[in-house]
Amino acid sequence: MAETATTAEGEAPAGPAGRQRMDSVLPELRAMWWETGVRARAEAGLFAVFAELPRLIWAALRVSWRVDRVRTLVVVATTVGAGVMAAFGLLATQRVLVELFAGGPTAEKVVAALPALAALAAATALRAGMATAMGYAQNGLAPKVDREVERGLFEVTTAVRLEAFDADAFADDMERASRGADSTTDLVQSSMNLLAGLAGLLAVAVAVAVIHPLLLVALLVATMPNAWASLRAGHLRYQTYAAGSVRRRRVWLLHRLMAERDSAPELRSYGLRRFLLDQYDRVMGVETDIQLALARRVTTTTTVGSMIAGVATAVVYVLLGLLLVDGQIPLAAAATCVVAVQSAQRSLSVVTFQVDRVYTEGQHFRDYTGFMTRAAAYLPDETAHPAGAVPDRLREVHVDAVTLCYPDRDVPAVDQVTLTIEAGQTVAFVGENGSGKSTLAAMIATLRAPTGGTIRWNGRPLPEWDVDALRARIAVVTQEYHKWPFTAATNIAIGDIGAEPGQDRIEAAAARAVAHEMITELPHGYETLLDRTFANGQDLSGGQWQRITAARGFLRNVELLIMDEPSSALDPRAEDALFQAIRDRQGRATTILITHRLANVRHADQIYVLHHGALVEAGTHDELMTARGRYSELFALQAAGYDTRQTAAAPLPHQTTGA
Ligand SMILES: Nc1ncnc2c1ncn2[C@@H]1O[C@H](COP(=O)(O)OP(=O)(O)OP(=O)(O)O)[C@@H](O)[C@H]1O
Repeated sequence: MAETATTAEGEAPAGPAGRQRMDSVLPELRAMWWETGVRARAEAGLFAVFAELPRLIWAALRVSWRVDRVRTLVVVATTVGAGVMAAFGLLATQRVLVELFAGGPTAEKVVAALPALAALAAATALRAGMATAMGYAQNGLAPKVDREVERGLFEVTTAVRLEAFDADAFADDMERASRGADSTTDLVQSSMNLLAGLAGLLAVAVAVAVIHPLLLVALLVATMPNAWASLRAGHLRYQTYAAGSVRRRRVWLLHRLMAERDSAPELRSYGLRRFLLDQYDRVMGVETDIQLALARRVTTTTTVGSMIAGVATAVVYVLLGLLLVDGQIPLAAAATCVVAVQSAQRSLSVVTFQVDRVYTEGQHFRDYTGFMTRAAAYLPDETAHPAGAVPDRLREVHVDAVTLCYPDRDVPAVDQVTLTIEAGQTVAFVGENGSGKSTLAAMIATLRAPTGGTIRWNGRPLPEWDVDALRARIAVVTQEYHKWPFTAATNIAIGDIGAEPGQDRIEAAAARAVAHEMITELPHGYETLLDRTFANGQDLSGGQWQRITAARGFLRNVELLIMDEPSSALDPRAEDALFQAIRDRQGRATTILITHRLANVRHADQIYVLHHGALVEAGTHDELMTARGRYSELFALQAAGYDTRQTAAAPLPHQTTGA
C-alpha cells in the first residue's frame, strides 16, 4: 500500500509536462527522507502489531494514571470485576441448564435451578453496574487526558528555539504530533476497552475450559479469522495515513489559501481561483485514488475474514454435534458452549476492533511522544548554564566575531561581525535587503544563537545570563509583526504582559507610537477586537497595525529597544513622530534601529553598514558621508529621489548589486 501511495504522490495527472509542472509547483509532494521511519513502522507485520500492544497499553495506562488515579483505578477494577462476573455468569448458565436438562417433573427442575438462576441474575446485574461505572470513569478521563497531552505539546512548541521553525521536517513532525495528541484519548479509551474485552474473552475461555477443554479449541477456531481480518484492515489504514502526511499538509494549505481572508484580495486580483482549484483537484485526485484503493483492499480483507469465520463457526457446531452424539459431553455443556461461542465472538469482535484502534492510535501517539523527544533537541540548553545569573542594567553590548549560518544555507547570513553598543546610544543597522540586519538584531535579542562568535551583555556571554530575565530587559519590534487577535488594548499590553499594565500606561505608549488617536476612533476604542473573523471585530490598515506594534515596544520601556523597520508602512507625519519618540530615548536608553529610510538614521550615534552579512562600514552619518563608501552611495541615491533638480538633470549614482 505504501508503494501505491508513494508512486501516486509523485504522479502528475497529465503526462511528463504535467508531471514537471506539478513537481515545480508542488515540490513537497515528493516523498521525503524523514517519512522513511514512519513507513517502516507502518509496514510492520501483524506479529509486530502484537509485539507492540503491551507497550502501547502500558503507555496509555501511564498517561491515564498521571491524569486521574481514581478514575484509572475504577476502570481497572471494574474491568477485572466485569470479567469475573462474565465467567461466573457462564458457569451459572451451565448450572441452570444442567438442572433444567435433568430428569423429573418440570416444576421441581425449575425450583432446583432457582439458586443458579438467582446467581446468574446477580452476576448479570453486577456486570451491567460495573460497565456503567467503567463508562462513567472513562468519560471523565477523556477531557483530562486531552488537556494534559495538548498542553504538553504547547509547552514544547512555545519553548523551542526559533531554528526549529526553519526546519522543514519540524513542521511535518509537528503536524503528526498534534494528530497524535488528539489520538491519546482514543488510545487510552481503546486500551481500556481492549482490556475489558480481553477480560471478557478470558472469562469465557476459563468457563469453557472448566466445562470441557476441547471446547476451548472450538472457540479459537470460530473467532480467529475475523480477528485477523480486522487487524489487517487497521494496518492498511495506517500505512495510507503515514504515506499521505505531506499531501494532507498541502491540502490544508490550499484550504487556507482559498478560504481565508488574508489571501482573498490577491486571489481575486491575480485571478488565482482556477489555478488554486486545479492544484486542489490534482492533490485530491491523487488522494481519492489512494482512498479508493484502500477501501477496495479493506473490503476484500474483511470479506475474506467473514467468509472464513462463517465456515469455521459451522465446523465448530458440527464438532459439538458429533461430541454430543458420541456422548463425550452432556447436553447442558453443549448448549452452554453455543452460548459461549456467541459471547466469545461478541467479545472478540470488541477485542479485535480495539486492537486495531490501539495499534492505529498508538502509532499516532508515538508520533506525539517521538516529536516531544525530538523537539527536546530544540529546547534551550539549560544544562549548559543551569543557573543563569540575573542580568544587571545594560552598560554595554559587545558583539564579538559573530556569525550565523542558517541550516540550509551555504553562505552565512551574518559573517564575523564585531561591534560594541554603549548604553544610551542609538545605533542603526543599515544595508541592502538580505544583508543580515534582522538576523544580527535577532541574535542580540537572544532570539537566535550565533553559530560562531560571542555576544556579551555587560561583558558576560548571553547564554550565561538567565534568558527570561535578559529578554525582560529587551523589547523587539519586529519587521514581521504578528496581528494578535485580541483587543487594541491587549495588543499593546502584551508588550509587558507580566506587569499587567494599566490603561494609562497603554495610552501613553500608544501616544508615543502615534496610535492613540487612531485607536480612539475605532468603534469601541481600546476595547475594539482586532480580528475581523469575530463578530464586531475590526481590521486595521498596514500602517495602523505598525503603530500598534511600535506602541507595544514602547510600552515595555526597557533598556534595549530593537526596532526593525518600524516605519515601512507609516505616513510621513506618523513616521516623523515615531522617530522623534525614538530620538527622545537617546542618551537615556539604548536603541537599535533598522531601517531603509536613511534620513531617519542621521542622528544615530553609530551607523553600522552590513553587506552580504559582513560589517563593511561603521561611523556617524557625517563620517560615513565623508568616507564616500556604500552608505554615502545609498544615502545619495535615496536623497536624489527627493531632489527634483537632480532627478531631472543628473544621472542617479549607480546602485551596487544587493543580495
Ligand atoms: N529563517 C531563515 N532561514 C534561512 N535563511 C534565512 C532565514 N531568515 C533570513 N534568511 C536569509 O538570511 C539572509 C539575511 O536575512 P536578514 O533577514 O537578516 O536580512 P535583512 O538585512 O534584515 O533584510 P531586509 O532588509 O530585507 O529586511 C538573507 O539571505 C535571507 O534570505
